[in-house]
Amino acid sequence: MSTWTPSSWSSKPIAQPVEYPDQEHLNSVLAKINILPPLVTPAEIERLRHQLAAVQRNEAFLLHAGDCAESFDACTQENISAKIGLILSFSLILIWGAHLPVVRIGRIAGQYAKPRSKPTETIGGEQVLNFRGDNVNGLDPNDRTPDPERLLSAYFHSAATLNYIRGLLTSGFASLHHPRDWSLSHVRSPSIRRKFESITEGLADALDFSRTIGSDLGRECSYERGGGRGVLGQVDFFTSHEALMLDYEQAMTRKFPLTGEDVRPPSDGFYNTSAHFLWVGDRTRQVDGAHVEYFRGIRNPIGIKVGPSLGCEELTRLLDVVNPDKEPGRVTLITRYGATKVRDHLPGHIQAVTSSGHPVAWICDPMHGNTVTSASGLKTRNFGTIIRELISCTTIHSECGSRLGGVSLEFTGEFNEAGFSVTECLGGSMELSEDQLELRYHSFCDPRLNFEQALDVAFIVSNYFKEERGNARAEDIFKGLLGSEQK
Ligand SMILES: O=C[C@H](O)[C@H](O)COP(=O)(O)O
Ligand SMILES: C=C(OP(=O)(O)O)C(=O)O
Ligand SMILES: [Mn+2]
Repeated sequence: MSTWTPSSWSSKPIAQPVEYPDQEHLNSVLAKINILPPLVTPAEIERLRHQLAAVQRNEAFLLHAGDCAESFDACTQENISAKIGLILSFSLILIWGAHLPVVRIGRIAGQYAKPRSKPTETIGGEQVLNFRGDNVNGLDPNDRTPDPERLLSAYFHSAATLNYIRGLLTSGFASLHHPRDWSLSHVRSPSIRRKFESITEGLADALDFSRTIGSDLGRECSYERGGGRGVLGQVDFFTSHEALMLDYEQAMTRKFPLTGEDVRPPSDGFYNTSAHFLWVGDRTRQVDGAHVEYFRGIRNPIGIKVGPSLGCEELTRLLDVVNPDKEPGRVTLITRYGATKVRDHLPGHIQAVTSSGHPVAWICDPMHGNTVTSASGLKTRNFGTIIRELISCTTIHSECGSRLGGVSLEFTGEFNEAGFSVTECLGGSMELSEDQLELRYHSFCDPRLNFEQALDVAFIVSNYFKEERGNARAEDIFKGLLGSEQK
């Protein structure tokens, strides 16, 4: 295989390209980004690798969640704390049911660029470039020309977001003594509130709880290897985005000595310092393409979106390219087939990966294969369909001697000033109907679960794990759970 450099991707064919009218302008922006400080550190990145290796050994569960597309305007105190609050609440519910530590990775602090099904769309009879995310162009149809300054703005919005997240987490926001700070006060459903309160009230009595939550993946080893954080904070939180804009990712890629006590002899590695975890999308994961070339050289743990169009042999070739040494914690496969297609593809993919001997974490994204258009023309997803893909995934994994290691969700904890959450997905315990979709549809790209719907999912998954600990069979557990939850 040819030599990898942070720019070797540029000689390969690239999917979902963005064409800038002024290349010199782009280059000067990239040169500036290249000298700005890292947003995350190699030690944090290595720490996540170790935690994801624990997910692969079924000793932890991964929650990957956040917006489909972040926007610069939504970079506010309220939005950030609402998002982190929802992720913390969700993970607390999972920990309670699964008695496992939860590794939290937000789609946050950099999730700005979007791949699209089509490069253009027609608005008011005019053909315009599609919106590709705030770091590329504007949602306003008159602002669709890609502007390199947006990449710089993305860096600073990511930095501001991450700074506030770090501040929140090191000043007690994640404290289990005040879980109500995570904004549950807005939740109208008495049943969700009751269920959440019974978990938080029971916490003090849960004898093995403190051993399993947050940072306690092993106190006896170093910070990078997943050990305790001491005074640095109470829970770990990692950031992620789809590494779509390779010019930006290259500018944020820096060479550092490899960290950790097991690195002998000392050597260097290339870290993408824009986020802890990067994933390659279902539209850009071509084995011989530019994105995979970029991904194969970075040290960060990576995600690969796996959809129905990926063949079994292609999947194992991809794994050989991005993880030739079969290193634990390096690859997370995020499956997103759609509820009606998961049974056609997942068993073959599991079989292929198992025979290849590649260590992976299997994560279910029940969102991206289940997008439909409502009668009024809005992109939406049905809660029941989302749960069906999750159930099928869990069941198929247990049939194939494998195990679901986590979930990847698009959700938001945002509330408006009157305390109402968004209305983008149908169903859930609040029974959101088609005619309510237009009330508060704020997503710039895909429909997200709102606060209540996200907690509905958390309770279903958590209760599943609780029953499973009693040795019930996957399918039977869900049959019992769904009566009241699935709408
Ligand atoms: O988030 C995923 C994709 O960017 C999104 O589903 C594409 O949406 P589109 O089909 O509207 O282009
Ligand atoms: C673009 C996305 O997903 P996929 O690549 O799986 O379509 C996404 O996760 O927002
Ligand atoms: Mn999406």
